[in-house]
Amino acid sequence: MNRRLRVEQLHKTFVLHNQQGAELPVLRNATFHVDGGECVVLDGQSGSGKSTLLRSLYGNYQPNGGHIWIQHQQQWIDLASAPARTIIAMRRDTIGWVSQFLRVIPRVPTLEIVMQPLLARGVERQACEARASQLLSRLNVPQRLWSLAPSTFSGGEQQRVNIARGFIADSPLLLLDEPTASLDSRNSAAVVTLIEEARERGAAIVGIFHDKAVRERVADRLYTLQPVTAGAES
Ligand SMILES: Nc1ncnc2c1ncn2[C@@H]1O[C@H](COP(=O)(O)OP(=O)(O)OP(=O)(O)O)[C@@H](O)[C@H]1O
Repeated sequence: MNRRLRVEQLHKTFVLHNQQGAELPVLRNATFHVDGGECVVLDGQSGSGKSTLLRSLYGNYQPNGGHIWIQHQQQWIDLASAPARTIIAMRRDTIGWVSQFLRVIPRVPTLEIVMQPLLARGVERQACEARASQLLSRLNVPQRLWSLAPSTFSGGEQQRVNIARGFIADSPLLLLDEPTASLDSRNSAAVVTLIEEARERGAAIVGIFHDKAVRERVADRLYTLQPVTAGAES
């Protein structure tokens, strides 16, 4: 067994400071694990907390309780209580992330955006460029766009740049937030192939996929979230 992620009894309540401090409980006792070579898909109705859970696994949200144990450099680290510098190191070396939308940095060319995670790991520039070019080609991003900043790209083009960036570093743990949401069937199929390859090389994958066909193709298991009701709060 090659366990990579253990989520234990995770709690998250949002506090809406601009609305009289109203409290919105979203995660209660979320508990699951993911092994290397496995893709676990987060499931549950709209508003059940799938994105909140995925973002918590990347350290974007601070949970109110519970643990997010991640194998990082042969050690188990609890991301839920890790200091910021450890989270940065985990993101650099262990956790790959594909969000729904590309955070466009003005004036930075596409090729540079895609190869940045690999450069950050100290890989030689030429090798980074080669890998970024290969991924952009596989995702059908035309070469004429590679030297341009993606701020003017279409939604689907931006998403494919985002995916290339997320897959470039062969991260041991991959978090995918609807990576195929704005893609046509051809590009969706290219992403599914990337996911299958990542799984074959032993990556542990957690994802949200609203597209049923994609979900059925990539999911080894589902983790189903139940919406937290007032009566279920503890
Ligand atoms: N930053 C935030 N601040 C306050 N409330 C939030 C925040 N993010 C999410 N929520 C609330 O948490 C609940 C769960 O939202 P979340 O986006 O995690 O659900 P989801 O299962 O991913 O939904 P969908 O399938 O519709 O994308 C929602 O009621 C939402 O309003």
